[in-house]
Amino acid sequence: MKKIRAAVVGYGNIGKFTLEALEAAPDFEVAGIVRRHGAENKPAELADYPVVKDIKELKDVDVAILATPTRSVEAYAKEILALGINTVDSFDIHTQITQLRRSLDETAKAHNAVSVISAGWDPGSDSVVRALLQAIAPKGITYTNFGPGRSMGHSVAVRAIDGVKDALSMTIPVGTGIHRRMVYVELEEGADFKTVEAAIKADPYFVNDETHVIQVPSVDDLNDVGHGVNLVRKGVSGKTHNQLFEFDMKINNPALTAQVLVCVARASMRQQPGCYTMIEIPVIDLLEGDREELIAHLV
Ligand SMILES: NC(=O)C1=CN([C@@H]2O[C@H](COP(=O)(O)OP(=O)(O)OC[C@H]3O[C@@H](n4cnc5c(N)ncnc54)[C@H](OP(=O)(O)O)[C@@H]3O)[C@@H](O)[C@H]2O)C=CC1
Ligand SMILES: N[C@@H](CCCC(=O)C(=O)O)C(=O)O
Repeated sequence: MKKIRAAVVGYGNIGKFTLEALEAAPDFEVAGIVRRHGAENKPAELADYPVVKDIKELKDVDVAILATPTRSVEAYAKEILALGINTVDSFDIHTQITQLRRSLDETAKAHNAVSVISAGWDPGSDSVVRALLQAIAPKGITYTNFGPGRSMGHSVAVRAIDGVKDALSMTIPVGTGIHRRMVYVELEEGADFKTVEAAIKADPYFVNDETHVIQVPSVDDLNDVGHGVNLVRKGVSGKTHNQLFEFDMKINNPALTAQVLVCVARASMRQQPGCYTMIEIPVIDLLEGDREELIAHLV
């Protein structure tokens, strides 16, 4: 069977684990890696792959896995969808997802392509769990409690602030879906801590949470990409109260995000043109293998 040819766009934390997940997937082949500086300083593990500045330099790409900062996703997706290539991403600014979906839906349909957005673990696989629990207990409350662990999205947002050399944003659960942000920053020489602290606290990623910013000499000395979630729903099935569900996981954040991106890249090949979030995609489309065998095994 013809393999799905995937390109990885952006080779940071998620990009590196995406390449590994593609190499481990039997139905994919790596078309190449797209980097801002192309093949300059090519890491040893990319020796066998084309590394280019522009996706147009790669051959026969079916799907582009966007492993770029969330705030760059829309621009990359629009450019790549316009070439008729599917895109998937893990865009994680929850309040802007419907807006991104509308925008990419138009581009995807205009170019006969598919885009799957917000497909990491949250938003992403947790969204599917939340949807399922709401279906089986339509009345009730779901609490999504993260961590403690490193939020990649929050850390990326801080790294983009002027004067920040490196950053680690730890998410600390304080209960009932409320989180405290502990942000460790390593500053460029001459940067003013108070200015950086104010910019972090004003960023939409942080503005609604209790946020503490701490200057450290080396972020690398603190870094741990472990994370996790405890997702609880208590609600009502039919007219019966007190149904209690719990989903719990402790994970390597970039490895899980990358694996979700790869399964969603597979699913993108099976959808009609347009833009989708994960809750809109049949779960079976995420899986590799014969449909009847999957049904026999999983149902
Ligand atoms: N939904 C979810 O569950 C999750 C979502 N995420 C999302 O993944 C995103 C990426 O995280 P992570 O891999 O840690 O980020 P990194 O900063 O490590 O990697 C991003 C890469 O994108 C490329 N890039 C392209 N444009 C830019 C730009 N303007 N500024 C900086 N880099 C750029 C760079 O690669 P190169 O130099 O090769 O061009 C860079 O290394 C996060 O923003 C986060 O929102 C992460 C985890 C979970
Ligand atoms: N989008 C997150 C993954 C979910 C956890 C989270 O949102 C958080 O720690 O705030 C990330 O970028 O790591």
